[in-house]
Amino acid sequence: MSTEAPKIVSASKRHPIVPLPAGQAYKYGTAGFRMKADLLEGVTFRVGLIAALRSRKLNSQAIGVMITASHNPAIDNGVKVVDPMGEMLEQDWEAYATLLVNAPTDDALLETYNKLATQLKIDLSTPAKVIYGRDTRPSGHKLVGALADALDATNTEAVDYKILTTPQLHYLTRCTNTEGTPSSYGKVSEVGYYEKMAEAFVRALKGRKIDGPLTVDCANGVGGPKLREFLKYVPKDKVKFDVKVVNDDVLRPEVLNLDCGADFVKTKQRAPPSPKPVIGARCCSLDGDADRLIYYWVDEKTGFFMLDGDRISSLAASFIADLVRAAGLEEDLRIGVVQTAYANGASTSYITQHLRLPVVCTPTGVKHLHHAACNFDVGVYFEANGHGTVLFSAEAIRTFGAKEPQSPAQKDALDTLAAVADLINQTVGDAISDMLLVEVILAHKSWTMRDWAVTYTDLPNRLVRVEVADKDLFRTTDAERRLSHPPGAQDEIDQCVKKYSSARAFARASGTENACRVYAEAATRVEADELANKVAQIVKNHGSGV
Ligand SMILES: CC(=O)N[C@H]1[C@@H](OP(=O)(O)O)O[C@H](CO)[C@@H](O)[C@@H]1O
Ligand SMILES: [Mg+2]
Repeated sequence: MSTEAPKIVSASKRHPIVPLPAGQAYKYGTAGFRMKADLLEGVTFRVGLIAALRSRKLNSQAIGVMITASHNPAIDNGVKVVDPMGEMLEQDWEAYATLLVNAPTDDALLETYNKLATQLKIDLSTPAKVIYGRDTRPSGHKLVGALADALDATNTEAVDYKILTTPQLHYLTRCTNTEGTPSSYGKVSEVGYYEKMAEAFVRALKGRKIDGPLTVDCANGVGGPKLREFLKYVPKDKVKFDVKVVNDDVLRPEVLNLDCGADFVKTKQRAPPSPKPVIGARCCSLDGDADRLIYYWVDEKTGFFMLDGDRISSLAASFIADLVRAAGLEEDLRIGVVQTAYANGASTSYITQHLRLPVVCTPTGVKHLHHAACNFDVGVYFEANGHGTVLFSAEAIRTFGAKEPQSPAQKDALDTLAAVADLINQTVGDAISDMLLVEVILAHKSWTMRDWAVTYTDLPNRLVRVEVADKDLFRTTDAERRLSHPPGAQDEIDQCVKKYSSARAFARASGTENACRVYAEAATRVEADELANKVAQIVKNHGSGV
């Protein structure tokens, strides 16, 4: 048994776990543990124990813990663990975290903790390090207290970075673990993040002009103050970047993600009502922890037009593929795009047929996309909701610096590729970094929003949420595009889809909500709506809908 045993038990008594109703359990889901904040104190304490174990297991590398509930309402919160290179927690460990968090008593907790240590061959005397941050939710303060107690009880070195965006915490985790090595990711500080990004932004622009102001809706979350801080690092003499930061009130928690932010814009398919949108102005929205990004504008004639994750993905892929060609590297580097089944079919056709790049489809959840993107030298991945990034292999980055340019144009392309690789957060989707990338690309191409929008036309689509008695009846195959269970359901969907032109539809159980989701797209709005409703009805019938 560990020497910290009495400390763990007494600290755990100060942060008790709230028992859930019979038959329910806490679960490390797609984005860690996420729920009403008043259920989370004990959960967060226990996540601290898991983070300490994980650090010890990985030879004392620093592990990150982020306290956020992203685009959820202000009363929610969440806690998730970040692996050493800034990736999401390894999947096996999600199960260990779930096990530990659900221990019914303090003594059972200690027993599970020790069992895990034995089972995973963890030497509890190995030093451990955990770094953490939180978004602007008021409940974060108390949760950080519980986390700090767990780290103290397990003799874990802890660094409190206070309020951060989620991608900043991922950045800092990677920087901490690569500091002083040849693969150092950057200075280990929030300032280091701003400096790295601002420097890469100027370098990637290479004197190109950004056309007109950009309005950034920050969902009244942590992105607001952090974006304002970042802008101080952009040298005014080198770049004219006219950013209007709006919805950045972090002093009134009740307005967090309320009628604004990337999730609102994507799901409601309209601009935030406040501030009143300026006709023609280039706008974008971040979500509550600044890892999602959606662009849009309101056109004088045609009204609201949204450029979502699929659009950012195809824009980035086309730009990078052009640069790779201009640099004479098309034979050396494999570029690919990773999407989920929710990507609009028109974007997939555009990428495969027009850009002639391979597209891979994975299950929902960024960790799956990230993993698949690692198989390319340049892997572009985005969920349609605006969460994503571009991953460059170590070899690709080395090549950008090492290749001898044969012409000024080649040198220009190689320099831009190197700058873009520095600008894009390699650890996780980062709304601020992605926004700077989009601005760089539009400036390079001298494109307006309309130029970007006309690259392809989205198929009309509909997403429907269906409540069923037991969502676990619905099991999928083929990257969630087909149902294997319940028996017969997929056949009925297939029969339905056949009746429409350019149509596609699928159903799956949500990983974050107690419901199923149905997605349908077809040649016309009417057809897409009709198909979505019919498939929703099939799901209801099979799930004994409530
Ligand atoms: C259709 C949709 O947008 N699904 C979202 C949502 O997952 P569901 O499993 O569909 O509930 O939340 C995930 C976590 O934020 C995000 O990765 C995903 O894209
Ligand atoms: Mg988020």
